[in-house]
Amino acid sequence: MSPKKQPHKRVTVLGAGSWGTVFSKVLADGGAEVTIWARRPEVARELRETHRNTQYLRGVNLPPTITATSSLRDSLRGAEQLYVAVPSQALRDNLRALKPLLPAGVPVVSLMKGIEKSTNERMTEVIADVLEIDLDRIAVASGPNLALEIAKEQPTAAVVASSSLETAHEVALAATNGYFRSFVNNDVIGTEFGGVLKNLIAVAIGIVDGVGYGENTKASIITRGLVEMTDFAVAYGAQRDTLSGLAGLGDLIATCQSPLSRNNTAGRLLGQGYALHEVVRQMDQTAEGLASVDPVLALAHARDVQMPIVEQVSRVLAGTLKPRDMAPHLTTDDEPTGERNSHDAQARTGTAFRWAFERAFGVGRDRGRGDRGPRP
Ligand SMILES: NC(=O)C1=CN([C@@H]2O[C@H](COP(=O)(O)OP(=O)(O)OC[C@H]3O[C@@H](n4cnc5c(N)ncnc54)[C@H](O)[C@@H]3O)[C@@H](O)[C@H]2O)C=CC1
Ligand SMILES: O=C(CO)COP(=O)(O)O
Repeated sequence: MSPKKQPHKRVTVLGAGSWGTVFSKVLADGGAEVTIWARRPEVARELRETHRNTQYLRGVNLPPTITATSSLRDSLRGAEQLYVAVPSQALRDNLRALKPLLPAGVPVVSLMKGIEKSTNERMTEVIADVLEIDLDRIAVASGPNLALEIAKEQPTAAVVASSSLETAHEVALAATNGYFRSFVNNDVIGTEFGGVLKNLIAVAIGIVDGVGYGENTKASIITRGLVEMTDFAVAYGAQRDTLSGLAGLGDLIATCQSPLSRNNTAGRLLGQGYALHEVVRQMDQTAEGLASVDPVLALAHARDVQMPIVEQVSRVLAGTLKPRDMAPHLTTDDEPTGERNSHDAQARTGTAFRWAFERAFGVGRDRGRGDRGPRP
């Protein structure tokens, strides 16, 4: 049964990069009237007048129900939901500017997959800090969501998490259409960390790809990477199942496999021998993983979580580990150790993958674990 649509919503999306723009299309194709706030007036003008965003989405025509402005005040007038897709390090300043303009009671949804470097906070924590709104009105949407595939309306799924399932349902209904299906859960920590951590594993994959290593190396890193992601997220209060759902394993697979991923691309350049500053210069888009490495490792050390792959990424970024030396170091111990899957998620990986697939296409989705469909 397809979920019942909400009455027509007026929503605002902050950020006119690739994800803000494509998510606006998802919402508009789900029936919402969308206003995008773009930092640059020329981007707002192009979106408004031609329904295109040529810098990020060449050749994509956007629905006419999307408009855009570079005035924060105008963008927020009458908003019933707010979605935020600016680079993570820019979130706090943008929230400070919009705080006095935000209509009361509006749910605020993070679409971002980074950690604030200065505080080590997740994006929903920054939102709660700055906006001082009820946690039940804050949500995060995450999953295997490569913007350029979704722009072409290739089917995919996501999960919307909020401490309030009411809020998660409200958002998931708006963010569902014929090619994009949103599920819900109440594990904000797991959903949010899934998106952050898979970026770091995707950088690792890019590095070994750039070196020229093959599928065994990459499969080892993906599999051990999922263990690191799960150990870390659980140490910070996540539910294990979330990491084997769309926001964990699902996004890990998409990002590690795709040349569209900016994190994967950044890693590949490092693996090919470019230094970090050269990679940053070459990338004209946000690769959140590069900024998340230090905060994630600081958080991992604080809770004694072992993250050998992320440690190696950090050393490659710092120039103290040669990319070609990366793959063999898949544990922190020199001695052979048991394959510690810690959370039996790996034993369930095949099952989890099948469930993610079934859920994405609406089959067998009420198994009562992990991501759930929005209430019909
Ligand atoms: N592109 C994708 O496939 C997906 C991206 N995300 C997440 O969405 C977030 C945004 O990423 P993208 O849109 O892909 O990045 P992007 O690099 O395509 O666009 C970033 C946008 O933010 C603007 N911007 C830069 N500095 C700013 C500032 N100080 N204040 C306000 N705006 C500023 C840029 O002008 C640009 O419009 C990231 O956290 C990313 O991890 C999540 C899922 C998918
Ligand atoms: O989060 C993403 C896909 O789900 C996008 O990944 P990149 O930021 O690496 O492009």
